[in-house]
Amino acid sequence: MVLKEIRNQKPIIHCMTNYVVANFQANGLLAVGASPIMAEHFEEMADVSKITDALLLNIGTIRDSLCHSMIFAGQLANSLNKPVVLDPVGIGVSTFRQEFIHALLQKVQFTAIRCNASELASLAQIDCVSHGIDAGVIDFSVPKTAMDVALKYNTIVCVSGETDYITNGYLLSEIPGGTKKLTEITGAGCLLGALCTAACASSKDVFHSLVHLHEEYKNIATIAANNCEGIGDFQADLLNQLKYKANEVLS
Ligand SMILES: Nc1ncnc2c1ncn2[C@@H]1O[C@H](COP(=O)(O)OP(=O)(O)O)[C@@H](O)[C@H]1O
Ligand SMILES: Cc1ncsc1CCOP(=O)(O)O
Repeated sequence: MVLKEIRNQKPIIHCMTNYVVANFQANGLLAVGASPIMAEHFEEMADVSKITDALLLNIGTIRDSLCHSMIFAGQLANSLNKPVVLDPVGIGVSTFRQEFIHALLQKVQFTAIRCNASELASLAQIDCVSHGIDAGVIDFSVPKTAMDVALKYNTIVCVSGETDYITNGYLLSEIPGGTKKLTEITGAGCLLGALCTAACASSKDVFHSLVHLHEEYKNIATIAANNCEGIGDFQADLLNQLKYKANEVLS
């Protein structure tokens, strides 16, 4: 059970992330027993990498100073054999993001890449219309493309949507279900990326942990959606349900 593993391990998660979702990610990580630390300055990367168990690189509000720190932090984590997760938020919206992500993929080995289907298309250099940073119309095979990208970068690719796909290029899991309410709040995908990072830090069988995490997340979100009318309540109850679930597996 992935949440139990996270609870037991209590990993310290270094999040280099966007300012829209940082608070939500920190609360979501705390809810499952992980310890978040948000740190960005280049000069502190060496110290932070020593005390953390895994690193999340989320480019949602990327800027110059963060680019340099992310590459350095990723390389430090690689040299210390600590998992690194990439969330290429909105990669398709600008040439700058595309070039940065492709440079990052040359310089850092990722344990997992978490993205939506439009971001997957951009990673695979397939033409696809996104809707801002959200997934747009998808007219390519998501599972096949995810498998190709996983093989190309020797990583696990987790693609979220109405159906989630998790693949290491050889194994493929499909996870249907969940609730559309997840698309009505900001940060649902980014929080999932932070939880993926905690799962990578907490398990030896990373592939299956990521599959279970995606199943749990859809289940928890469905419970929260059934409890609430409004999206403000839904966002709060998603955190409640994460904590209930993580505690339930302890008892
Ligand atoms: N149409 C949908 N129905 C049910 N769940 C969805 C739907 N679209 C996305 N999700 C879920 O919402 C969460 C965030 O995914 P998504 O919206 O694709 O991420 P992002 O915020 O990166 O675009 C995932 O758990 C995913 O399974
Ligand atoms: C709105 C926005 N703009 C840049 S990052 C961000 C948050 C995106 O979070 P998510 O993709 O998880 O909804």
